[in-house]
Amino acid sequence: MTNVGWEVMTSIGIIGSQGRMGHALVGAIGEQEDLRHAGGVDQDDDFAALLAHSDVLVDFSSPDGLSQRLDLCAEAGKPVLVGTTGLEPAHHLSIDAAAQAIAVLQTGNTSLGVNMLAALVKEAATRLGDDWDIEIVEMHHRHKVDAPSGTALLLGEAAAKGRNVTLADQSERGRDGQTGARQKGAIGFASLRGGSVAGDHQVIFAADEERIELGHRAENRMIFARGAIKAAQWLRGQPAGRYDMTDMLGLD
Ligand SMILES: NC(=O)C1=CN([C@@H]2O[C@H](COP(=O)(O)OP(=O)(O)OC[C@H]3O[C@@H](n4cnc5c(N)ncnc54)[C@H](OP(=O)(O)O)[C@@H]3O)[C@@H](O)[C@H]2O)C=CC1
Ligand SMILES: O=C(O)C1=N[C@H](C(=O)O)C[C@H](O)C1
Repeated sequence: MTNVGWEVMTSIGIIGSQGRMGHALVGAIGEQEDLRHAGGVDQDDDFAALLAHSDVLVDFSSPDGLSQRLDLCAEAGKPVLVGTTGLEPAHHLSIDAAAQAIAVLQTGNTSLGVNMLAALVKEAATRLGDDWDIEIVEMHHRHKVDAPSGTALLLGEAAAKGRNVTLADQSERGRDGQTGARQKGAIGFASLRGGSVAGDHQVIFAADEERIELGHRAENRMIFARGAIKAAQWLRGQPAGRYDMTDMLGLD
């Protein structure tokens, strides 16, 4: 730890450093005097060396190898923010296990705007009840490899929490062909891909003869990068445990 004037310097290591988010993160780190870019890794790079030079890690890469990276962070006692999406239940179990030893923040979206939207969605779902059908529509750039987006799932979880139900029991995904009628209480997902869209999300509450639409549009990746850096700085001071952006932002 180094002191910069009155500020404490934090060294941030980037997993997925040559990717779209990796580049945005380097830009966001450069905006703050109390941050240092400890370096980065991509596939097949030396993660142990990066761990040694970092106070906190941020992972925007791929679910492949995430469980091993979490084990290594836990062994080294280094907190980690997991922004990577497309996670399976086994990845969430690995996050829970690592969170016994270190602080881990996992989120499908690090922007303030999306997390505020999630709070609004939860509130609306609580008040409206299941006569209002919930559909979540997302659009992303042509390179995105996972669907629904991590953000769409985060918003679905917020809606499910508002209704006091489990998302896995209620979600309707990938409709195609003779799907049958919509189930009452379902939370539906639709994914669009194309162009360079940084991330658009819309949550539609549809009742008979009226609709409420709540949404967020990301204009570029710096909103994710700045949110991630702020959360990483916060995470460094937290005890072992599993966190999300609402803990950092005090939104819940
Ligand atoms: N939570 C949030 O707010 C946000 C989350 N994301 C998520 O972040 C992830 C990355 O997005 P994006 O930057 O657009 O993707 P890119 O494909 O542009 O970049 C991914 C990077 O990760 C590297 N990588 C892949 N596998 C591994 C691995 N096993 N270990 C280390 N590095 C690896 C790749 O390197 P190589 O070329 O060597 O494979 C590449 O440089 C996605 O899951 C995306 O959904 C994105 C934006 C915001
Ligand atoms: O892959 C992306 O680009 C993004 N991924 C995250 C997601 O899956 O929701 C966050 C953001 O929407 C951009």
